[in-house]
Amino acid sequence: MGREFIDIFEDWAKTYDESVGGNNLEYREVFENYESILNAVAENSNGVVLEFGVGTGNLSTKLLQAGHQVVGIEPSKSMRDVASKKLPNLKLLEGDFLSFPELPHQVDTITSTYAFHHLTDVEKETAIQRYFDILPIGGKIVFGDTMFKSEEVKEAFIQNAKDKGYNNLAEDLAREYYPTIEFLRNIFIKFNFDVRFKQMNDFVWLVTAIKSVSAKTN
Ligand SMILES: C[S@@+](CC[C@H](N)C(=O)[O-])C[C@H]1O[C@@H](n2cnc3c(N)ncnc32)[C@H](O)[C@@H]1O
Repeated sequence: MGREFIDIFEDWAKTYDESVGGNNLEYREVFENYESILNAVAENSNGVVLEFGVGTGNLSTKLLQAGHQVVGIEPSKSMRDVASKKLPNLKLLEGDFLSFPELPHQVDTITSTYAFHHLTDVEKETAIQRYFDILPIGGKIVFGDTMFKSEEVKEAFIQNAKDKGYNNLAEDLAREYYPTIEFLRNIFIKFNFDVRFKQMNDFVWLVTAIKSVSAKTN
């Protein structure tokens, strides 16, 4: 679920790596420190990793280089094709944040970069509840994604993009479901995760959430 933006990625797959490299002016600040963001997610991951929204496989590459066993989930066929070509040994499955095949192993960490905002707020909460059920106590969720300090700050970023003539970025920020930090914090607290946020650039924050030892058993 949350697949309403897949067509964008079917088209973007072939040039996506050029965009993250900074050649797309509108998205340059969104992808600033891209490598550091992926590295931070990989460094904060433990054990067997489940990665959502693999895209062209750039985070998967870092996770595999760090020695993790990785199961990747990606709904876009074009993106899966690019990632599989880059990483022929990656276990890569068709699916999304909420609907994915049964996992072959216990998962220790659930990761994602630049993708969780494709879920509506209701879907985000459903996903975190599901991940609570999947993870062992001490298991982690490590996300890097765009989010904002408040709705007012988000509106200011949209206006700023419009003022610069960055219409694609402005439309993207208004169309997709970029959350506030407070909203995400409350979901993680509701499901007994200890959660930390670290700013990585003007748009992207690193979210590290650890399933608490005092977790609910549901
Ligand atoms: C901006 S790309 C990020 C790719 C990669 N994670 C990265 O950091 O470069 C977003 C990815 O999320 C995928 N995606 C979109 N909706 C999704 C959903 N509901 N569940 C999982 N992945 C989704 C897209 O197909 C795309 O590959």
